[in-house]
Amino acid sequence: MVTKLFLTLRPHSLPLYTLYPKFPTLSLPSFTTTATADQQLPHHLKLSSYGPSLRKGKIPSMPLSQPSIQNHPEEQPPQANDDCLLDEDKFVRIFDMAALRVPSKDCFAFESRLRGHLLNWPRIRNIARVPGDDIVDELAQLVGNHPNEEEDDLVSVNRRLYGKAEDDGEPLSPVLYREKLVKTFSSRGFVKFRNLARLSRPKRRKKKREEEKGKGNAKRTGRNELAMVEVVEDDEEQEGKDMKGLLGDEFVGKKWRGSTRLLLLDERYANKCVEELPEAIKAVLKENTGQSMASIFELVRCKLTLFYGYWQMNEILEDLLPKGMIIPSAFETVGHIAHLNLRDEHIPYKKLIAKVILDKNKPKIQTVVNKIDVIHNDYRTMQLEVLAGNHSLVTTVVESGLRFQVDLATVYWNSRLATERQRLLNGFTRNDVVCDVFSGVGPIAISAAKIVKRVYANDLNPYAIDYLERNCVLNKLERKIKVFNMDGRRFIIAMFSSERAHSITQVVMNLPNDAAEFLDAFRGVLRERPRDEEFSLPTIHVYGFSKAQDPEFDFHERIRISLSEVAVDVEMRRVRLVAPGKWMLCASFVLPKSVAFAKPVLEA
Ligand SMILES: C[S@@+](CC[C@H](N)C(=O)[O-])C[C@H]1O[C@@H](n2cnc3c(N)ncnc32)[C@H](O)[C@@H]1O
Repeated sequence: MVTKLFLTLRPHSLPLYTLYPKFPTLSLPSFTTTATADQQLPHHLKLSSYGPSLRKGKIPSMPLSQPSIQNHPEEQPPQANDDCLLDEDKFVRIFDMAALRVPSKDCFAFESRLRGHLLNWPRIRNIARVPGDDIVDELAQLVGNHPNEEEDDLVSVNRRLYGKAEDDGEPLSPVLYREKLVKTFSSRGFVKFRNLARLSRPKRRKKKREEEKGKGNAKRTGRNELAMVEVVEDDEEQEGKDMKGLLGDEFVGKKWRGSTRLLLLDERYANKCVEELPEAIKAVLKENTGQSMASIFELVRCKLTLFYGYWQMNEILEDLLPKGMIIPSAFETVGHIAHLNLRDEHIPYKKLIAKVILDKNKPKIQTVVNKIDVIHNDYRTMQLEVLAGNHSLVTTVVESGLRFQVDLATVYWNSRLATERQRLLNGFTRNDVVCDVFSGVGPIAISAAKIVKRVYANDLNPYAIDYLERNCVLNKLERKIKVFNMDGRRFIIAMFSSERAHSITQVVMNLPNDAAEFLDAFRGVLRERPRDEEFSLPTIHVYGFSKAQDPEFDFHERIRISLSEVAVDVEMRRVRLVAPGKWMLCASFVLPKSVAFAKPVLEA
């Protein structure tokens, strides 16, 4: 039922009349609401919770052909990983709302003035559209927008043309009734039959827009639909119902109102009547009526339906997973791939979790994978299981304005090292020549090539080398980078025993587990050269992990053992904590002369 509020020009009184003091209980057209999601909640929670929640609102019961979802998911243990996947209908919630129907031209002004009393729910506009709330401006001007005047006009036209108006005599026979419709159309034209007006105006773009608006929803687009607002009408308002077959669903059958919008009121006013609204709202409406004779406001009862698309990822997962289970909300992204590291307890729900992550992060995320084993191969590639989305593990990552193609099935990539890479690159200048001993697909080598004179990049993994070469071309840096595919130790020896040795100023060794163990390759790399030759020794940046109490000391010791010398002036940095108590470190130091000219341990 609609409670109407006609405001007139009397400045300090509020001539409201309410047809009904409270909204009646109503049945809903598409769903019938049978259960309230918070029925099971303790009293204090019901009162304190504000805003949309899957634990509030009404859960619609589905048509008989579909399984009932009346119970709260908590009561039904979620299905583990069978292929039935997620039932999105379980996340539909219906909320009773009250709204003010206001003239569309004034809706923004009212929205800002009544903001504190409006719904203000995230991702829901306070101004809602419903079917038939718009008419074209020319028509509004033609007839004015006072409903009573309109009715009077129609009666007088009828009396003049036919000697009587609708209510003057017997009810019309179906034939006469139809004839009357035709005549009414002739006299009132598109004003009365807005559906026909739309059909008859073939301005294509406008028509398309109208159709979209005509859906009357906050946002509603197929499976991604978020929310829908519907006005709940009472039986007495259905007098035009029988005409809907002829004139379309949007025909309300009552007075023409002009273009209107709904202002969704704070959820606390959902079942309130006009008298119970706060004085502040009444004051704003009264004030406005003072300016415009034609202003008409209605307090209408509506229902707001929130769909699966509305809820955030953590809200869905919280509802879906057993009570008390940690919600897996964090994941790493590599291009279009979301990369999870699920705990054992999540494994039975891995496909459901992946589906929610995919749905809630589209279109950026197209594939969800889970790491199924710790990295223990030489190439540092991960064992991944595709849980949702497309099965392509080839993706493109953009880092610091550069593009890197990677195939997560065959090469290593870690987006979390982006900041560290940037820090390292900040220390390079255009006079540098860089050796990247474990370059992977080139995030350091290619980024360095933008800054420095020359880069020598190496990796043992032939797939990584393939992508490294592609990425050099992709970023138009192939002329500055020379690519090698060999073991890191041999690469170091080969580079420093060649003529290039003179020019190399920086060496990057990013193989965290055991890069330090490759430092022995530097022993004696310059032994063939005269000791008094002018030679600037390169700075080595070597990465490692340590779980020790004093990680810096521990890492320093490993470097000393590998070099068989104590490196002096070592700049040691903690890069990040990779696991509780386990640090990733970076040690930077100039290659000691005594090491470079020492007796070699390996021959190239
Ligand atoms: C941790 S990844 C680092 C890659 C790159 N620096 C990055 O940040 O993405 C280590 C790389 O070293 C390569 N690698 C492993 N053992 C190697 C070896 N003995 N010699 C050369 N490269 C090796 C792996 O194939 C892998 O690409």
